[in-house]
Amino acid sequence: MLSVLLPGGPQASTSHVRSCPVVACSGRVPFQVGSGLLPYQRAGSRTKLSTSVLKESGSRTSRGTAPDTDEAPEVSIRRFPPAGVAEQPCGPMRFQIPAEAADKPHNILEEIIWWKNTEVREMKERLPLQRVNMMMKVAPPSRDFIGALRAAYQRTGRPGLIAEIKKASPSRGVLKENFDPVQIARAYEEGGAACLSVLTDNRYFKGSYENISLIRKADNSLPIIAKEFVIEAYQLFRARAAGADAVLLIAAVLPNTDLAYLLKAAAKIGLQCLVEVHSIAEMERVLRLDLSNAMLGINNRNLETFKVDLENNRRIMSSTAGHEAQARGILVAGESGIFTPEHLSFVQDTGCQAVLVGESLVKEEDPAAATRALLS
Ligand SMILES: O=P(O)(O)OC[C@@H](O)[C@@H](O)c1c[nH]c2ccccc12
Repeated sequence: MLSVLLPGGPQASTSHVRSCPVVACSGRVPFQVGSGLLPYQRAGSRTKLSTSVLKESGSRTSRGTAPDTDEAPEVSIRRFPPAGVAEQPCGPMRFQIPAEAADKPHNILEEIIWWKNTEVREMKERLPLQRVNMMMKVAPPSRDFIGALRAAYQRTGRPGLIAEIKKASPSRGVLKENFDPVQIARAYEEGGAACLSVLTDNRYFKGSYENISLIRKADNSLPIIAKEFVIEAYQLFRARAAGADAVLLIAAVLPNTDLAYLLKAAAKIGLQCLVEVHSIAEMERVLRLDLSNAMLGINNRNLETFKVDLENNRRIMSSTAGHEAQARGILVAGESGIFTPEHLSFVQDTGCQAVLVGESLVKEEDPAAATRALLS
């Protein structure tokens, strides 16, 4: 039996320690581990963080800013499975803990993040930070991602377009069979995009950091955001080493303490950030951060159902938080489900000066023409 400490949070069991049978390990020797502090014990601190942020929420209200919702949730996805990560390295061995029904992820984002724990650990084994650091020293210099979007808006009167490069997505499966990231990037540039979004997640989007390196080697002039599910700073360094100019940080995944740290770490290595929200509550929460090196994104895709609702964009932008973002001059992008110039205009009319578009461009035979048509 392997005793594991449970992380806290609303989904966790009320008991603090639960025993799980070890069913498989890559080492040969059956093994016993007493209860102790395992890597995911850190997740237990989430509950405490949550409380402090809710307090901040109260003080904000007392300063006179009425919240649009009752309370701002800390994070809506659970960073780890309730019974701990499915695999634990332990010296030369690995333990697998069987998932119970209650340990199944609630939505796709949660599933992706649970897998990301394992993936990042393996990435670090393959490419230790020391080597990433050396790669960063010779990486092509970073460019002004946010500036390029603002400039496109000023120049054209249409939202600055972040055109996305992804071979597949969890909701649509494979979008493009003969996928050539460099060719697609060139087509987007020709079609008038201001920036590129390049998926780096391999399992769910069939992406890679190498795709960013390839595009930069091909001398594409558009600034690039690494579309990664960031859970720790290593991924920021990896993105910069590949030549990325910006990274995505998802508010549903990261509490403000982590966001603040990652925003600082990103700024130190010359990366800008796109902080993504799904709700008014998340928008309110991230507005408490120093966003001088960041822009915001509103993802209009519902994570449970995959349905896209552009009305969500309007609701968030017309909330108190949405108005605050605009008054502070923070650039906001509308994301997901934008297929037509009418959709683009709708999102623009809510107050967004940038958009992030993937599927409707990437799956076209002629992505340059599709880009031009969308911006027309
Ligand atoms: O393909 P669409 O519907 O145009 O959506 C693009 C983009 O918004 C979407 O891919 C996205 C938004 N946020 C993300 C976070 C991770 C991965 C992907 C995304």
